[in-house]
Amino acid sequence: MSHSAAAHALPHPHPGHGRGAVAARATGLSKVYGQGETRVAALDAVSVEFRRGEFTAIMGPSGSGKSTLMHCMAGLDSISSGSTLIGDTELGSLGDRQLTRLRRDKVGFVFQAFNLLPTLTALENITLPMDIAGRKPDQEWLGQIVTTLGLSGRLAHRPSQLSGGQQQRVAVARALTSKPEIIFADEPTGNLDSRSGAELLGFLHESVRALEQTIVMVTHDPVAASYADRVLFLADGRIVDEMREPTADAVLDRMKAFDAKGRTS
Ligand SMILES: Nc1ncnc2c1ncn2[C@@H]1O[C@H](COP(=O)(O)OP(=O)(O)OP(=O)(O)O)[C@@H](O)[C@H]1O
Repeated sequence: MSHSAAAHALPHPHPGHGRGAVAARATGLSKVYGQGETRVAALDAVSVEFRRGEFTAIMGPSGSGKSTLMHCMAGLDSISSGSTLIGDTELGSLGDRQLTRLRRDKVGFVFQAFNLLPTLTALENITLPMDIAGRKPDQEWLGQIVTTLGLSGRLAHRPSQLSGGQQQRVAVARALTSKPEIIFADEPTGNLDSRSGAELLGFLHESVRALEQTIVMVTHDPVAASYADRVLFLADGRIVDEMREPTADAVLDRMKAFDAKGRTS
């Protein structure tokens, strides 16, 4: 079956919220750590939208605010001013318990460490968050994810019986299974060799394309960024540039230009 046919055969994960709707948004988002001499403005009035069915890479020098932006958008860190939205929900309006529920139901996470439980099989790891939430995974959707991620023959394996790339794909499947509004990935290929990394990025790209997922990925790697639909460049807590349909060379050139500017200013 072609990829587009696969996408059409499945019900949309968020009926009434098609590709292009806003999955997450920050408006005038600022984040300040510390005070007085230790004060750091990690984010300075950032406004950005992440649209459904779009794969965004966030790049920028060390300390530019990439992780902070992701953590604030995902409701993992408080914000100093501005507002953040996941789907239709303003994060600032939620209490702790509601925020925990929103993260569980609407946000998927993929980190550099796979965070799989060693005693559970791949399938059990994939469905664990939904089991904890007392929800039943949609079997058709689960089947589509497992096929897309090439995990069909590995579901009964424990993490120790899987390669690093396969473990990371299990982590991606786990993030996709609850049909989150948005998936945040922090250097998801950081621990993988280049072939497994390329494979994983291909699968992320495919989940956006065929499964209409929304992915925001922090990376330092121009090749990884080239799998995204757009790249946002952060510097000193601000979005300073955006590139659509990036190639690794174009991303690298843009980063070099920033470095050169940094040295002369
Ligand atoms: N918990 C914290 N307390 C104080 N300062 C912090 C904290 N977390 C981050 N910062 C500061 O905020 C700024 C942005 O950090 P952040 O981790 O978002 O950058 P980054 O772009 O993700 O960096 P890297 O590429 O090195 O991971 C940095 O100056 C950092 O030192």
